[in-house]
Amino acid sequence: MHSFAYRENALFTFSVTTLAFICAIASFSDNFSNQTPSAQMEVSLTLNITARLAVTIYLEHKAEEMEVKARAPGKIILAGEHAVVHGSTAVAAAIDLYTYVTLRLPLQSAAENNDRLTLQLKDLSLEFSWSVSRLKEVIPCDSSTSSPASCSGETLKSIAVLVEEQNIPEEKIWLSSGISTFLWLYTSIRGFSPATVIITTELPYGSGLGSSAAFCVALTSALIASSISDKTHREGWSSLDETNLELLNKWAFEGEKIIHGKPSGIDNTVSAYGNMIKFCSGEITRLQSNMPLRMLITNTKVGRNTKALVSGVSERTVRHPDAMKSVFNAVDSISKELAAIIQSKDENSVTEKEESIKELMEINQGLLQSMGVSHSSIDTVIRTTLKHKLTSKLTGAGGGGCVLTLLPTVVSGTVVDKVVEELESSGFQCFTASIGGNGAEICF
Ligand SMILES: Nc1ncnc2c1ncn2[C@@H]1O[C@H](COP(=O)(O)OP(=O)(O)OP(=O)(O)O)[C@@H](O)[C@H]1O
Ligand SMILES: C[C@@](O)(CCO)CC(=O)[O-]
Ligand SMILES: [Mg+2]
Repeated sequence: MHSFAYRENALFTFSVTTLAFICAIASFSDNFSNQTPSAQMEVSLTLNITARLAVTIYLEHKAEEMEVKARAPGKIILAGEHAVVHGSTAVAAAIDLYTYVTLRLPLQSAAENNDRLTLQLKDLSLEFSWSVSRLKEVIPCDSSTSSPASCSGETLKSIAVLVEEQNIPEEKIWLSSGISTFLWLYTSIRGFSPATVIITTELPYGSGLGSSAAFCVALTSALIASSISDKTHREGWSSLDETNLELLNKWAFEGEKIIHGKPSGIDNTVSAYGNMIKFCSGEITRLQSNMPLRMLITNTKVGRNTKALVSGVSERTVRHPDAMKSVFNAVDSISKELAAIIQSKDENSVTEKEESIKELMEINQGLLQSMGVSHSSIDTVIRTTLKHKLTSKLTGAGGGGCVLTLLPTVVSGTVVDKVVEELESSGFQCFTASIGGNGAEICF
């Protein structure tokens, strides 16, 4: 339906431009040779520009496809990971590293000759493709629904068959859950229709910066945007309205369930809404930071899997419910205190606030250790930064992945350079990212 609207628009613009082009030739041709050289030049230029415009629009129309782009940011968790899955408060912020999705949908006539759904993971030089008829044959039809629903175990099994058929290289087998999620979200939101979906990302995969959530949010943003009726071309990125944000966040959460098993929803929520949020049992409070917050991010490059780490904490909780309850309560208090400090407008100097944040990060890291989600590589980062009186904690699911180091305002560039040099000489990768930026955005 919307594809038609796009085609009619293109045809209308094409006709008007062609008409203008013909009128221009008719009115100028008779007396063209009587004009001064500069007037002749002006006429030629006008004709040239009009002709180029007409050809561009014609080619766009000939392309017979509609393109929608979306992007969604990764995140850092300042306090509360894992405990948030068990009902504690957590604080997270979007970072300016994004996952990008380009969705290309063939228009009606081209769709008749193109029967495939293709997924391109550009950074990994991988392409997966299914015929729409094969998807229809394997995925139960009731999976296509207009409101977000969970993927049933039966549907997930059917999707796994389609993923297996793609013969993913063994060393990239960790992508399977992402590809299953892609098939589930695509067929649930757009049904069984052909398309090419191109994905690129600035986020390291499986490293605690929310690559899975950014993937789910960017994909659902593009899918939802493709059915928005107003596709007027706008320059640059624009955000979605509240209703669509809420809808895409619910879909992305369903996607995260396939990748994480039991997500709290904090990662997809901060990726969808951006900025900084306090999150507890699905309740979101947007935070307004009243102090500068600089963090160094160190990727230990130790691969791990959020699903396994989350289920490890749940198993420990089953074995020691009372002890773990106290741990989760302590984390809840840390996150609430941290949110209050960040938002506080009182006279306390930035240095005092930074001292408190430092201590809270230290206690939080200790509690994460007691949940069993730290790693020797994380300990190495903590020890290295502590030599320079800097405090670090893991971010995301832990078990390797990324570590945050608070960079107080008084810390000089020379110290930061020294720390980075030391960390990188141990084989880690350091970077800084701007904290608290935009959430999901689309572009037509
Ligand atoms: N751009 C992407 N394309 C396809 N799949 C992706 C993409 N990004 C993430 N994934 C999927 O998500 C998985 C990684 O998710 P996981 O939750 O383990 O790590 P993370 O989200 O980076 O870290 P955390 O959850 O701790 O923030 C990958 O193994 C892959 O299946
Ligand atoms: C480990 C965890 O708390 C954060 C992962 O970024 C899992 C979740 O909340 O879904
Ligand atoms: Mg994840």
